[in-house]
Amino acid sequence: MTLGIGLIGAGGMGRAHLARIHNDLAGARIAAVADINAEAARTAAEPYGATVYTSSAELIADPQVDAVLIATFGKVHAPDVIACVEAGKYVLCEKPLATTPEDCIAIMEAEQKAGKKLVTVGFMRRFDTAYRQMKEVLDAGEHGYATLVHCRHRNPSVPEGYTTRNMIDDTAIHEIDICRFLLDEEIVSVRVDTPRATSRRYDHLQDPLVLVARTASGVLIDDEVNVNIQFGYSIECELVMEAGTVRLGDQERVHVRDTAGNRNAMCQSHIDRFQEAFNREVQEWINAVAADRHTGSTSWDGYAATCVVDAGLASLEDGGLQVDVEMIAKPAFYA
Ligand SMILES: NC(=O)C1=CN([C@@H]2O[C@H](COP(=O)(O)OP(=O)(O)OC[C@H]3O[C@@H](n4cnc5c(N)ncnc54)[C@H](O)[C@@H]3O)[C@@H](O)[C@H]2O)C=CC1
Ligand SMILES: O=C1[C@@H](O)[C@H](O)[C@@H](O)[C@H](O)[C@H]1O
Repeated sequence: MTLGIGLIGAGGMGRAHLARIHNDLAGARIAAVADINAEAARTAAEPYGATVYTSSAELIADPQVDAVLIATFGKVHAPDVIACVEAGKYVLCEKPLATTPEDCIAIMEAEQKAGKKLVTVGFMRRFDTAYRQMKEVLDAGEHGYATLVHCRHRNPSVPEGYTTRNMIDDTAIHEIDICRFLLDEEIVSVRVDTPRATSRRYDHLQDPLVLVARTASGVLIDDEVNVNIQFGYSIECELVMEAGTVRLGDQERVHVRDTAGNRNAMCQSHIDRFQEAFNREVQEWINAVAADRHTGSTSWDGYAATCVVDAGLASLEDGGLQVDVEMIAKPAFYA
């Protein structure tokens, strides 16, 4: 069976997903595209002969659409995710699942009412080969338990509309999720430190910042978020255990040696760095939907990440105080 995929949100990420489904993946076709911007929807749908909508409700109701991919702005994800769940359709929603814990709770309630896990959050790093290998090394237990995780999330630059809040809810949310994934436990408190700002930023930005988080068992996570680093898209992660460390390897594709020196080519964007992970994420989702089962991160994972983001934002507002993460008890449905 070839699945009919409907995309809501035909911006950069949505169009990248369409291209991968059409060019690189198997088992699905693009059935429909919706965007509040009619021209964006039309342009994105045209190469695939997909139906064009300006209303997400119409796309979700389309019988040609077996499953839905949401790549709109985070703050408008929740109503469309809930509509998909109520229509009994699997949905892969780009991060963040929603921008408030309340919206995430509404999604979890809808899903529990449907009696089936239908929602996957687009935390694509969980599909990255190197992060998976890091988790395997930790889980094997040979080096003892984890004590620290050092993360660095560096982007070459960000557009003027990107805010300091986005450094946590849009950027650091990836480390928040991947650390929960690696360590298999919740983050219970967060502090955000604000070092000397780089002159390479727009004036309104507090860049870089460092998020310091602690998990339930006491593992300390530090995450340098540095989004105008100029030289490339650089993601680093080192997990420290009692008797060993494991870290992501170099992300460079080629190594050049010439009269200018001995150097690596750097990734320049998330698409560049995580192309393989994105492909695996969407392919595994297509395979799972075809087999009528859930895959990847759950609504609970989306909720937990949003709660940590909220604590981080509160710390930022409070001048860097440590803030406890507030969460509801985990429903048995997500155990
Ligand atoms: N996993 C990752 O590394 C990345 C994930 N993202 C996520 O993907 C999502 C989209 O990001 P971008 O593509 O960069 O944004 P974008 O701004 O390029 O595109 C968003 C699109 O959604 C449309 N839209 C907004 N509200 C809508 C609504 N209610 N109904 C229908 N269409 C609507 C806009 O018109 C626009 O075309 C965000 O959640 C973002 O966080 C983005 C970049 C990387
Ligand atoms: O998700 C992403 C963007 O939305 C975000 O703005 C970037 O900072 C991240 O590196 C990228 O992976």
